Amino acid sequence: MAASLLCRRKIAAFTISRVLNAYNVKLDGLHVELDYGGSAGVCNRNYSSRSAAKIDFTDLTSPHTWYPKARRKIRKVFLHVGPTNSGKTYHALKSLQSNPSGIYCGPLRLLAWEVANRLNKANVPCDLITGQEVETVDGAKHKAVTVEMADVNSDYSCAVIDEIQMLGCKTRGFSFTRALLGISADELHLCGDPAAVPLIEEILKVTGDDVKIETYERLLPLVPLKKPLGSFDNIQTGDCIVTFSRKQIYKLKKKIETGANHLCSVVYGSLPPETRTRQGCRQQCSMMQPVNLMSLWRVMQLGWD
Ligand SMILES: Nc1ncnc2c1ncn2[C@@H]1O[C@H](COP(=O)(O)OP(=O)(O)OP(=O)(O)O)[C@@H](O)[C@H]1O
Repeated sequence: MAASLLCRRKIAAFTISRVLNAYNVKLDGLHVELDYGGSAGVCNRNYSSRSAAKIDFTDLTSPHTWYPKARRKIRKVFLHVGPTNSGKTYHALKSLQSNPSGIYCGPLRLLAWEVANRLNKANVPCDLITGQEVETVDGAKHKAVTVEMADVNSDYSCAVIDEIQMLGCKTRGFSFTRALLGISADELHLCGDPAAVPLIEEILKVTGDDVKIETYERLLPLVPLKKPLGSFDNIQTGDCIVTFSRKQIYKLKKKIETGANHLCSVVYGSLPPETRTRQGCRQQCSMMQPVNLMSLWRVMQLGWD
């Protein structure tokens, strides 16, 4: 007999546990997903008839055991670490693309959208699944998702978790941990900051996975200017200006287009991915809010009032 239960509250899980234990219920393949009020799928547990007799749903001390599908494999974990724009994701995506099935998990809808787009363009059908949309493609065996939507119930030959250092994020870290422990893939590629290596190694000690660290260096150096830019007159084609509010972005765009006589694209978080890509492609002079700078743009030190 197989059953699937989704418990919305801890108390519900606890009650079910007591009822099952009291009646000594034996269920083969019982699948329980606990949800503590946030996104669905905080953890999964599968129980065989032998273990179902005594289940303590409130024991959260061994999270790696919540994902039996992933634990059945010795995953080959590649930890791609290095500075930004050093090609970590590029190499991980190459593996994703060349594997018969796979999943990409990123922190942003834009990143998931870009990966889905890239794979579909390369004739690798890829679904896009984010909190806002589900776009399925006929015959897709690949998925690009935001990390909260990571699928821990299927088998993949390859998986990529981007910006893995977000494990340490107070609000979203649990989704990265869930993906790290729970994705069942033969190859798991983790891309991120070297500072996260000790924590990831510690977490993966209990899973028995085979971990390999690949270190990257930037192909092009990032060189700060020796003195402040000083004036908008000194802006050159291809420069990127970072500021921290949408209002400021549009104020600067106007200033640059009138004063410095450049065509200026804008990029910020709430622009739809398609628009962001179109704006980015203009590559004349751009202002962006996110910290991710594309290597072809020169980073400037700007003083503004
Ligand atoms: N070997 C390569 N050949 C061609 N393009 C590359 C190569 N390595 C990186 N790139 C390109 O450089 C850009 C930055 O690479 P990538 O996104 O992989 O960097 P990253 O280290 O993952 O950066 P971040 O830490 O910001 O995520 C991308 O547009 C990528 O396609």
